[in-house]
Amino acid sequence: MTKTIKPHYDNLIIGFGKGGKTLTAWLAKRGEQVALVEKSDKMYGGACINVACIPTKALIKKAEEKMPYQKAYGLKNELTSFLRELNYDNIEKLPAATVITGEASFVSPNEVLVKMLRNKEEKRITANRIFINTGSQPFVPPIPGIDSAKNVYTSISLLEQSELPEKLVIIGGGFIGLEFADMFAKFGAEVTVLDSADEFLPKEDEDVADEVHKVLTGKRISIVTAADVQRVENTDGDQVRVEYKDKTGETVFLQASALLVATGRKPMTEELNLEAAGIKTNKRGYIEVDASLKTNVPHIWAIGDINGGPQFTYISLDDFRIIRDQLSGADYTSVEQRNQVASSVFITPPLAHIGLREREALEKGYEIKVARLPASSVVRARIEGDTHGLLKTVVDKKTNKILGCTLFCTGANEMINTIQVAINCGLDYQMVRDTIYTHPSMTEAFNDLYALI
Ligand SMILES: Cc1cc2nc3c(=O)[nH]c(=O)nc-3n(C[C@H](O)[C@H](O)[C@H](O)COP(=O)(O)OP(=O)(O)OC[C@H]3O[C@@H](n4cnc5c(N)ncnc54)[C@H](O)[C@@H]3O)c2cc1C
Ligand SMILES: NC(=O)c1ccc[n+]([C@@H]2O[C@H](COP(=O)([O-])OP(=O)(O)OC[C@H]3O[C@@H](n4cnc5c(N)ncnc54)[C@H](O)[C@@H]3O)[C@@H](O)[C@H]2O)c1
Repeated sequence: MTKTIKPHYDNLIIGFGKGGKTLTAWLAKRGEQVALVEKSDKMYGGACINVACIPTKALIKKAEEKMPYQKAYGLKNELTSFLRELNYDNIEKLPAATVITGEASFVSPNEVLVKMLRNKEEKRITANRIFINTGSQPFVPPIPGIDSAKNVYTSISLLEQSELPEKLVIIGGGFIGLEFADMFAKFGAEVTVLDSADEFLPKEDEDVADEVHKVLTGKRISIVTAADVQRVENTDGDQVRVEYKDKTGETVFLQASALLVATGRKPMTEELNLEAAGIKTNKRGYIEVDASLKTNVPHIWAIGDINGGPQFTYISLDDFRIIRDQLSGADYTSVEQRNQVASSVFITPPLAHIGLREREALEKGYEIKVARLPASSVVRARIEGDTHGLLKTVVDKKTNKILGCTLFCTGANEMINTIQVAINCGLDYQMVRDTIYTHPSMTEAFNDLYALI
């Protein structure tokens, strides 16, 4: 049974994202009254669970197991439904917390109007503290025809398709573009990635980017850099035709059954009526916050993607920790205290990274030692049946501290967390080199990698 909605709460959280839901539970367990407003009944638990991290990684796993796409699609939906319900129940079962399903917009700095999803009724709610956790959404560049052509998708709408596209073109070769390219190629689609950047993976060192390029192009994925997409339209048979100019300025046409646009994200602020609360946004439209994640309005905070920080679920969770410590008088109260954070692109094998790359360390003037190890030299990689890739690390010559590490190998997304702990605890590289790891594991490759320093 849903709870009665009150006109006033101690805390109002707008958006069921990772940080917001964790904060809701924490506050409610302390006995504070909390309302959590979520506009969609398909989004309890936020983007990660419903349309982002979890469904994509579930599909990637099934693609690696060579499961047919339609079956994997069904299992993905079962998993997201299960998690959605669990997330709703985990909040709603707390006596001091209420989930309100409706769209929130500000009326004044302390008052929010909620348009209820079920009966379109409008409720006005005031609160002492307000936390905005409304996330981000796909950004679609203004390419002629892109809004009107059929079979053009974002990551969200492509995940709703039960049929595998035979031929897929992807605009954007970042996190989403590469994860979807690799996943759909594993399911059997023919994939082309068009990216506007001059280089493939421009942030990575050349040796790493080359290795990733070699592995991806080895699986029916074509990668085009410096692609200037001009137009998108349909053929008579509803195929998508993409026109782009290549590096040399020559016009090229591609035809596909589906087009995915994966060119970054934009903030989910349109419906919030931020002006009514006097909340400032930055040039990119994200809510401006200080190091304690407070907006310019003293009782309003912004958590997760919406505050313009790195767009990862674990950052949204860490935003929660920063606010939790402010409210409880504990120590971790500022993003400036945040340790180094790793990231992982979930292609096969995964590409994980933390800290400085070789080029970045040199640009910053460090004297460095660099070690590289082919993944094929790790016995666990042979057991896993995936010997592609390489492991690379950068160490400060003067201090013996690890400056950075890039792992492109099976298990990289787990292994990078060990290096994260080593860096954040200030361990010398010799400690990582000489630790006794379980055998046979991918992590024991660090014995060999750091022995090369
Ligand atoms: C395809 C894809 C894959 C990804 N994979 C990963 C990954 O593997 N690992 C990782 O760490 N990150 C990943 N990310 C990024 C990650 O999903 C986001 O950084 C994270 O979900 C952001 O969470 P959040 O807390 O900001 O809010 P969100 O989870 O985005 O939640 C915001 C919620 O607010 C609701 N809302 C919006 N406006 C209103 C309103 N006016 N009123 C009421 N409710 C509102 C929305 O419906 C939504 O449910 C991925 C993203 C995408 C798109
Ligand atoms: N594994 C993960 O943790 C994970 C997975 C998916 C998404 N995410 C998060 O979501 C965010 C958004 O992902 P994304 O892939 O949309 O953004 P992104 O910023 O990672 O990549 C966007 C890519 O699109 C290209 N691009 C932009 N405009 C273009 C155009 N007009 N034509 C061709 N190429 C163009 C850019 O050069 C870039 O390579 C990521 O930055 C990340 O924070 C994380």
